[in-house]
This record gives sequence, C-alpha cells and structure tokens, in this order.
Amino acid sequence: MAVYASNHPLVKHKVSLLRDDKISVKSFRELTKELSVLLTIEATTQLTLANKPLTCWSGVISAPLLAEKQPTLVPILRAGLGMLDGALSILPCAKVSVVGLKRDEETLQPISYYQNIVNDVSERQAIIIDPMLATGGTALATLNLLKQSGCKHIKAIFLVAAPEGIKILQEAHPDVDLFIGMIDKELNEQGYILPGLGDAGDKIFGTL
Ligand SMILES: O=P(O)(O)OC[C@H]1O[C@H](OP(=O)(O)OP(=O)(O)O)[C@H](O)[C@@H]1O
Ligand SMILES: O=c1cc[nH]c(=O)[nH]1
Ligand SMILES: [Mg+2]
Repeated sequence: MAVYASNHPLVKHKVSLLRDDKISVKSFRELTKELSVLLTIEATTQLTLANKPLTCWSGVISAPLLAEKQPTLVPILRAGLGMLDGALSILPCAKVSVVGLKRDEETLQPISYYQNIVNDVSERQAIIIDPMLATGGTALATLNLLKQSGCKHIKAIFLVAAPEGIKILQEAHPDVDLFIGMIDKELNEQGYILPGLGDAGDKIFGTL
C-alpha cells in the first residue's frame, strides 16, 4: 500500500482553516469541496491513457484519452457526501456507489445501514471518499464490501487521517493506495482524531 500525504501548500492551508473552532457550516462545506478537488486530482494521476483516433479541426490525430471506464466514486455516508461534488467536478462521468456506515459511539464499530454499489464495479476502479480515517473500522468495512462486490482496484481519499487507521488499512489491504490531506497525531479515548476536525459529518450537515 502506498500512503500519499499531500505536499500541496493549498491542501495544508485549507486543512488548517478547517480546524478553526469557530468555522461556519458554509465555510466547512466550501473547504471540504475545495480539498476534494485537489485530492481527487492527486488520486487520479495514474489513470491509464490510450491513444485513439480523434477528428479535430486540422484532421485526424491520435489523441490520449482515458483507456478505461471512469472510476466509481464511493462516498461513505454521511460525511463523504460533502466531498462528492468536488470529486465529481474532476470525474464528471463517474458513477457513484453509496455506502452508509455509522460508527457506534460506544464500541466505535461501524454499523451498516445502506449500500448501493454500481453493478459494473468489477470493471472499474473505485475511489472511496470520506473526510476522516480514525480507527479505520469504517474504511475497512467499505474495502471489504467493495472487494466482495468484485472490485479489484481501489483507492481512498481522506482529508485527515490518524496513524492508527492507516496501519489497520495497510495490514488488511496492502494493495489499496491512500491519498490523505493531512496525517494527524493520534486518536483520543473516544476515537476522535487529534488535533483533527471534530465530527466532520456534524459540521457538514449542521447537526452539532
Ligand atoms: O475510522 P473510523 O473510526 O471508523 O471513523 C471514521 C468514520 O467516522 C465518521 O463518520 P460517522 O460514523 O461519524 O458518521 P457520519 O458521517 O454520519 O457523521 C467519518 O466520516 C468516517 O466515516
Ligand atoms: O475525529 C473523528 C473521528 C471519526 N469521525 C469524525 O468525524 N471525526
Ligand atoms: Mg459523524
């Protein structure tokens, strides 16, 4: 597994702004979207191209175009929905596979409540989008689900990740690449990332 922590100064700047205790719902949503654009670009740099004939104004040329179907984006409800518009602005033809998982506040185990994976997922790369990778339980359940559904090529994008979550994914799914805005220090006893963002879903949906 490759773990790419973004080096882009705008990513670092925007993650810092997201941490502001007094941030409005509007600003949190806007920054989440902007970061999703930047990180989706980073996560798609290795898409395969093939030269195909294209008729342009000066005649027929051999033009580099995507060789395969566009990836399916996999937002994890709820918070992952905040990243969907930004990711779709880079992959406008992507099909979307929605996964509903909610962490139990006591056990920190993910509870599954919805899933709708595109039926041709075995022919596409999947890109998971979720702002937070904490204990790793939610991402692990999503990776297991995608693989059980036949998906062979998976990447995941997180705005902020804890070392604990990265380690669990590395051990269980060494073939999956992670694209991360910022790797934070640790988890607290309640499984929240420190310094982190707090509850990203609550901040995006205004349910604080
Ligand atoms: O790595 P983990 O320890 O599993 O935690 C990460 C998960 O927690 C958050 O979702 P949450 O359960 O709060 O649901 P929500 O998006 O509905 O708020 C977050 O968006 C991830 O999906
Ligand atoms: O810090 C955390 C951990 C899990 N989920 C969040 O939204 N934030
Ligand atoms: Mg939440």
